[in-house]
Amino acid sequence: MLAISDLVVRYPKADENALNHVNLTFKKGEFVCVLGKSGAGKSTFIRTINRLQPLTTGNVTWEGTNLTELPETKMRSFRSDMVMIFQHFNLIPRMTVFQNTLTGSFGKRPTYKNILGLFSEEEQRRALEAIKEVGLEKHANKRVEALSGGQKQRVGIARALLQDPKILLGDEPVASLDPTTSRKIFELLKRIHEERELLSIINIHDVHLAKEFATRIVAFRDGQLIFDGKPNEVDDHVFTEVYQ
Ligand SMILES: Nc1ncnc2c1ncn2[C@@H]1O[C@H](COP(=O)(O)OP(=O)(O)OP(=O)(O)O)[C@@H](O)[C@H]1O
Repeated sequence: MLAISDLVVRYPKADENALNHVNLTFKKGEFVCVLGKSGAGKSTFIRTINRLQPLTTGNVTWEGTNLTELPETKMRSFRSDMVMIFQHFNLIPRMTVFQNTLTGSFGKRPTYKNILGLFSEEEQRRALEAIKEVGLEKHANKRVEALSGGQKQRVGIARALLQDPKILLGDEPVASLDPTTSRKIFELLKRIHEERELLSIINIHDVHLAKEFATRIVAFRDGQLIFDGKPNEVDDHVFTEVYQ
């Protein structure tokens, strides 16, 4: 279980809180889409969960361990339970699909092996398996810079799979993609989510996609949690509340 309690984030020099006393609890198996207009706090929320963004006050507890109290050294093993996929993919453009995917195992290996690029046969086998799982087997040896946006996001997902996560975080992973490709990426995410019994929490601007794929929707406005419910409860009234 992931529990977020009384979470406040205020950026340095900001006059207002980016997130204001947010309380939420998520369970394994939930596919959560996070809605809100630009600046509502979605990205801050996702990034605070894995401590890419420090919180100001409040607690994030994962399977009984309060992550806010953990020193950075101990955070490493907990952080490997969580993976993040990004709007701009965060890949290394001149490296191949295979090489980018292998970097997903970095968090679990000694630094010298990462620097020297030493990967065991088992790690290489797992990378190829992940590449297959996202449907990129024909492109494994292509440089990432030669791929389409949708293919790049598939590499981002393959890299995430290598980490063997329990929580999948998405910071607008389809915001740079066309509607058809966005849908395909969501189908892939949902399939992986179900097969691996993950907790997935994904920011998205497309309300239709969110309603179609999510099992639960939460929405922010001006840093406040203003909706937490089932996709079919997102009616015109809620839509107006979120986006007005
Ligand atoms: N690094 C930062 N420094 C200062 N203020 C920030 C920073 N990042 C975000 N903010 C502010 O915090 C608030 C929430 O921003 P956030 O990026 O979380 O919103 P969002 O809902 O993800 O928006 P978008 O959909 O445009 O990505 C906004 O008022 C924003 O201006």
